[in-house]
Amino acid sequence: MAEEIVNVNEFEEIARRVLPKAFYDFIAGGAEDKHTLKENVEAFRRMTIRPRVLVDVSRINMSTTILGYNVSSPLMLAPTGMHQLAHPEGEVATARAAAASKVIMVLSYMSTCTVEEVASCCDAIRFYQIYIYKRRDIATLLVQRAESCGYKAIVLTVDTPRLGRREADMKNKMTLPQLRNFEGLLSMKVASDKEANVKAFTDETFDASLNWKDISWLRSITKLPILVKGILTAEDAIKALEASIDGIIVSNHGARQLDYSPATISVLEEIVHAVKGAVPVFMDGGVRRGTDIFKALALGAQAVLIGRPVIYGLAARGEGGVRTVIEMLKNELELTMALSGCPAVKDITRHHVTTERDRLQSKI
Ligand SMILES: Cc1cc2nc3c(=O)[nH]c(=O)nc-3n(C[C@H](O)[C@H](O)[C@H](O)COP(=O)(O)O)c2cc1C
Ligand SMILES: CCCCC(=O)C(=O)O
Repeated sequence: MAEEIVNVNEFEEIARRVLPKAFYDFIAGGAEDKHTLKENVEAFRRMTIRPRVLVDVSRINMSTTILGYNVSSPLMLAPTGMHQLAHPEGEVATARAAAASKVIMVLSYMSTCTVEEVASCCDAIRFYQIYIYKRRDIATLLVQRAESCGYKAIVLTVDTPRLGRREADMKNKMTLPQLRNFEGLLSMKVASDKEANVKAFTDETFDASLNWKDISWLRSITKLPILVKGILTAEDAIKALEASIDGIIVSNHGARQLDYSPATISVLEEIVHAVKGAVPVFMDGGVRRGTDIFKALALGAQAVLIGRPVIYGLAARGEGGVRTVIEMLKNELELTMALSGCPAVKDITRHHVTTERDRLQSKI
């Protein structure tokens, strides 16, 4: 009989047992000292919830809209590369789980299944994440392919001019498979290395000259809304608004890029204040509980994105595992809303949480 799993964290241990070490380490890993990796989770724990009582919570409604699309709850699946490292069905299984749970999936530019396969396997609402390679023609082509098979938004990841230093991958000599989206366009093998070493490939291929001016180039190749993923400061949030982007994802890339960047939940509010409601703000990094989703919403996020737990669920139990991860987080959020006196997402306010900063300020 399958082991009873009661929260999403428990999928990690199963994933660790079933995956080759190099794959598990790649997924679980963070940059350098992994300070930010721990902080992404710990910073949520330093926040508390201020529950309100004697509110009618006999019905809880978690549904919301994201860029105008109706979804069952304020959570999305973060773009994470190479789902076939976790399970042979890869992103197709993940998309089917997203469709079953009526949440949005963001497909990674580094996906193992093609944009067309993921589009045709089910009716999930899908966004498409992109990196910009020096070969810009590849982004142009992939964005057109995604647009023509019904992806609803482009998520431009802006925190990866080069790859962060992930020491486990160096030790394991982690290599990339040939990604089928790029077949005939680009080889994953790099000139400097006989193998498709993750860091060597990224540093050779990604365009480190990408800058704010390039957003207008991206605009010129797509009609889809553009979200920028990887904003951690109010200054950059304002720049993103000046570049007329359609949404911001506060993210430190799951702590895989710049170590000692702040925990995302700790900078969310600064960015929400800078954006002043002009565009939706989303966040990811360290979301492992329904209470975490509640806290992010209370600080002004419209929804959160879930990274590693989805891949662990996929590794452990395929499509059903991803569905379980989503449903567990939804159930926990629903309970949190009931116990905090918030029958609907719009009822979750800044008054429902206490942050570390609130506590420090109250001592002054
Ligand atoms: C294995 C793995 C692969 C990832 N690949 C991508 C990617 O291709 N593009 C991207 O924008 N972010 C990528 N990310 C970052 C996630 O989108 C997200 O920001 C992060 O995982 C959120 O943190 P969490 O894992 O703590 O939920 C990846 C993260 C992981 C763990
Ligand atoms: C080569 C990049 C892989 C995907 C990615 O963005 C990540 O691992 O964080």
